Amino acid sequence: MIQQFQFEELDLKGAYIIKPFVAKDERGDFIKDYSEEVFKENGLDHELKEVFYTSSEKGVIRAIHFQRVKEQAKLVRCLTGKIFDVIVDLRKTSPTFGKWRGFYLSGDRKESLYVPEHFGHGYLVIEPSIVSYKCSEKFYGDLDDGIMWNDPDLRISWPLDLVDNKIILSEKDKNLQSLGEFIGKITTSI
Ligand SMILES: Cc1cn([C@H]2C[C@H](O)[C@@H](COP(=O)(O)OP(=O)(O)O[C@H]3O[C@@H](C)C(=O)[C@@H](O)[C@H]3O)O2)c(=O)[nH]c1=O
Repeated sequence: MIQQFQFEELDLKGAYIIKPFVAKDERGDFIKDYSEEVFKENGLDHELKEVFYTSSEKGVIRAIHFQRVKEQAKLVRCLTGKIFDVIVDLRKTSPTFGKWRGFYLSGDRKESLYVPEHFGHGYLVIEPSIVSYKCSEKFYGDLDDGIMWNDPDLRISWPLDLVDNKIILSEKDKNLQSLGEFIGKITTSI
């Protein structure tokens, strides 16, 4: 069985759910989740600068992160386990500015989420998971930024019942700004 790449653009323009190429046979799966050429054919000029992985326990929330100035587009895939992945449109001129969308990503479904530049990104870990990121810009620690996971304006409906309401946050993520504070600091024209 062969499944070709499939790209579905979301209503937050520029963001996509992407089904990878999968060749399944009696040995298991062959999965290709990035091809510069195929991405270009589908309108995504995604230059690859860094790839990294996180492993997380059930209940971990990695909050709504982004990188200022040196904006990073990210192709995010849950390799094993299951997560509830959230993107937030932080482009102040966008009709969907300040809107969030959530998607279940899992090792079984194999889909990637394409997170464009000027978006926030975070997730809740439903089952112990390994998540991969293919980034269009390298990491700059001093430009690393984020918004609190439980922001009162964003009102993200995290499925906390699936983790028995027990969450694990980094010290950094316990002290992030609100969306309102972030908006007060926006200087870009995008
Ligand atoms: C993200 C990142 C972190 N680091 C370092 C900084 C720190 O010492 C350690 C852990 O970093 P953090 O606590 O920021 O990791 P984490 O909270 O997992 O941050 C990630 O969250 C998700 C939601 C994203 O979208 C990612 O882009 C990234 O922001 O790794 C790098 O060296 N390179 C990187 O690209």
